[in-house]
Formats: sequence, structure tokens, C-alpha cells
Amino acid sequence: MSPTVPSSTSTSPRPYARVPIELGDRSYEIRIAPGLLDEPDTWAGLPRASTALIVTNDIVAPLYLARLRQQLSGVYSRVETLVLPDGEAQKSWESLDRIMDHLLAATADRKTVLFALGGGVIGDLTGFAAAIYMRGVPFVQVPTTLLAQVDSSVGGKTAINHPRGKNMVGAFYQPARVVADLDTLDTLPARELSAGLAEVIKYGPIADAAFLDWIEQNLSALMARDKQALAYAVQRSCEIKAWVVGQDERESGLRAILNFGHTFGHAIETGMGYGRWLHGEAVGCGMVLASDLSARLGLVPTAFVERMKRLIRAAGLPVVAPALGLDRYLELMQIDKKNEGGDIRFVVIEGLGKAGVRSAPTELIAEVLATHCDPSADT
Ligand SMILES: NC(=O)c1ccc[n+]([C@@H]2O[C@H](COP(=O)([O-])OP(=O)(O)OC[C@H]3O[C@@H](n4cnc5c(N)ncnc54)[C@H](O)[C@@H]3O)[C@@H](O)[C@H]2O)c1
Ligand SMILES: O=C(O)C(=O)C[C@@H](O)[C@H](O)[C@H](O)COP(=O)(O)O
Ligand SMILES: [Zn+2]
Repeated sequence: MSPTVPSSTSTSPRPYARVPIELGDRSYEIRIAPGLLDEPDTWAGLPRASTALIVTNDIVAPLYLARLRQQLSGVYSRVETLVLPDGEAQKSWESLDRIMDHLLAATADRKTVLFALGGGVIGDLTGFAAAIYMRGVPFVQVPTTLLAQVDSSVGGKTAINHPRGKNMVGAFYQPARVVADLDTLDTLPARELSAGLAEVIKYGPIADAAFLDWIEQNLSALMARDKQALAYAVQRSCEIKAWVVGQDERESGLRAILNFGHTFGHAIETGMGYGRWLHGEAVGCGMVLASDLSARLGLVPTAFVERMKRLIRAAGLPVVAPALGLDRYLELMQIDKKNEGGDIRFVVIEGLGKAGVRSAPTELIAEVLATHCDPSADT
């Protein structure tokens, strides 16, 4: 299901990488470089408007809000800001309502541009707000976590969570630009860096075997925040995601490969209560389980499962799943968006760099969970 992604020009990125995402009149550019926040050119050529609204949170605001605000003041006559509390729980109707309220109280017109300054939580929430305010206003992603730079800011999936499932209410709505300033990763906590590495690792087995080799060889440099290594990881991840989304924007087929590890992962996040496991942690662990399922379906050798487990553990991510019980896992996975006709469907690896989507017999799912869940762990 995943034919060859065009290879990157080199493993040493240009200082200013620009990855295009081709979607006709919704095409845009992902800009990747250190120092982008403070460069006036970064903010030139965006949709014209009188008002901009920066949405961020109380962790990111003290770090980066003033700098973004200063740059945008040179472009928009009015720059509004909304600082939300931190955390996955903010992907909610209440936060969406706060954004709507802020926009309406400020009499923001339908040209107003929203800026999502933060990680995937702020990006998903602000993107959804942009999709629905006055039936749609432009927005710009300014991702400040590794996870957001390599994944959530790109491709236009926007959403809030429902107590029964992740991202259950949302829209496909593309940003006008993505600005990934690599210097913002300097302040990221180590646990969040690891969470971002989970989505970086994902791109190898689903689409690019050589990238998986590269990640293994450069994991120490990535964890030590070597800028060159991070720049290449962000650039290559974005190239792969842009290539997938460019062919299947609304996930009618190919795009589902980006969900590797997510059927189990989303079940863990929802089952544990949003925020206890980070998204990247749940996806990392979910990839171990989905790799094992691929092996049990006879698609990859068991050595591949060991390889994935080694890499995910070395990236500082959990490889043992919470023991929620088979019935609870099945209940949680029953509302996964990939499901069809009542069948739970998983992204499986069909060979290095090649993924597909399949259902699996309940006995195999039970075997996978029995192998990788820890009944003694606190759930
Ligand atoms: N739309 C998509 O395609 C897509 C893809 C992957 C994940 N997601 C979603 O993204 C979310 C996870 O995103 P995330 O991992 O970025 O989590 P997050 O947005 O919660 O950010 C992680 C933490 O880092 C903090 N933070 C952000 N930038 C910082 C910085 N530069 N320095 C210090 N702290 C910083 C945040 O305040 C937060 O505490 C989940 O809701 C997930 O479902 C969406
Ligand atoms: O962009 C995509 O497509 C993805 O699946 C990327 C995932 O990493 C991301 O977590 C996404 O939000 C999951 O989408 P969902 O449709 O399963 O909610
Ligand atoms: Zn994800």
C-alpha cells in the first residue's frame, strides 16, 4: 500500500528547508529552520487581514508569545492573544467555545488569521476553530514540539476529543503555512522529545526503510538535540507526510498508513484518561503491539518486532502496555475511525517501508495483548 516515497536530496538539510505540500488551491509550504520565529520573511506573504489571533497555552506563552506577537504586529494592525491552560484535556468543546467567544467579543471578521503557537494540542484545537469560525478563516501552524513539527502541524487533521474516543469531532482543514522553528525544541522537556520521536520512528517502517536505518544510527544525536540531526528528522518526516497527504488528503486509502500504532495507541490514551499517557508514548507502545500483530499475521519476521521494540525503548518510550483487559481494549478500539462494517482495522507492516490496513481475528489481538500488557502495572 505504500509505494516508494521520493528520497530526500541529502541527509544534511539545507539551513532553510521548505517542504511543499501539493493540494491544488490548498497547497502550502512547511518551513523548517532554526531562528524562523524572529525573521520578518517568515511572516510575509500570508493571507491579508486586519486581525490576527494567536492561540497558545500557559507553558508556551512565556517562552515564545512576545516574539511572535512582535513579528505579527508588523503585518496585522491588530494582534489578539488567547492563552489557554496546558494539556490534552484542552482538546474540548469548552476550549473551542473560549476561542469562538474571544473572536466574537473582539468582532473578528471572516478574514481574521489564527496562529496556533504550541504543540499538537494547540494545533489541533486552533485548526478546528479556524475551520468553523464564520464557516472558515485562514490559520497558520507554528509548532513548538517535535511531535507537532514532524506530524500534527502538517496535513490538516484538526479535532477535539470525546470522552469515548480521540479526535472524534473535527474537520480536514489545511493551514496556510507551517513554520517549524527548530530552536523552540531547545526548551522541550525530555519526555516530550521522546514522545515526538515516536512519530518520527513511525515513518520508517510505513514508508522508508532507509529512514528507519538512519533513525537507529542517529538516535543518540537526536536525543542529545543535535540540531543537524533534528533538522533532518523533521525535514524527512515532513517530506513523507506531505507525499502521503498529497495523494490522499481525506484518508480514503493510503493516508491510513500514518495511523500505524494508533489503533492500540488511541485505546491506551482514552482508556487511561487523556493526559496520563502522552500521545507519542501511546503510539510508541502501540507500534510494538501493531508490529507483533503484523508478525502474527505472517507479514514480517519476529526479528522485526524485536527491532522495533529495541528502538522504541531506546527512544525513552514505554514498550509495555497497560492491562486494561481484552474486553475494554476491544470496546475502545470499536470506535476507531478506520473501522468498517464493525471490523476493527489495524495498520500493519507488510515489509520494511510498506504498510497496509487489515482486520485481525480476536484470538490474535488477545495474544498480542497478553504478550505486551503488564497486569502488575498501575492502570
Ligand atoms: N493532527 C494530526 O495529524 C496529529 C498528529 C499527531 C498528533 N496529534 C495530536 O497532537 C497532540 C499531541 O501533541 P504534542 O505531543 O505536541 O503535545 P502538547 O501539545 O500537549 O505539547 C506537549 C507539552 O509540551 C509543552 N510545550 C510545547 N512547546 C514547548 C516548548 N517549545 N518548550 C517547552 N514546552 C513546550 C506543551 O505545553 C505541553 O505541556 C495529541 O492531541 C495528538 O492527538 C495530531
Ligand atoms: O495525519 C494523519 O493522518 C495521522 O493519522 C497522524 C497521526 O499521527 C495523528 O495522531 C492523527 O491525529 C490521528 O488521526 P485519527 O484520524 O486517527 O484521529
Ligand atoms: Zn499520532
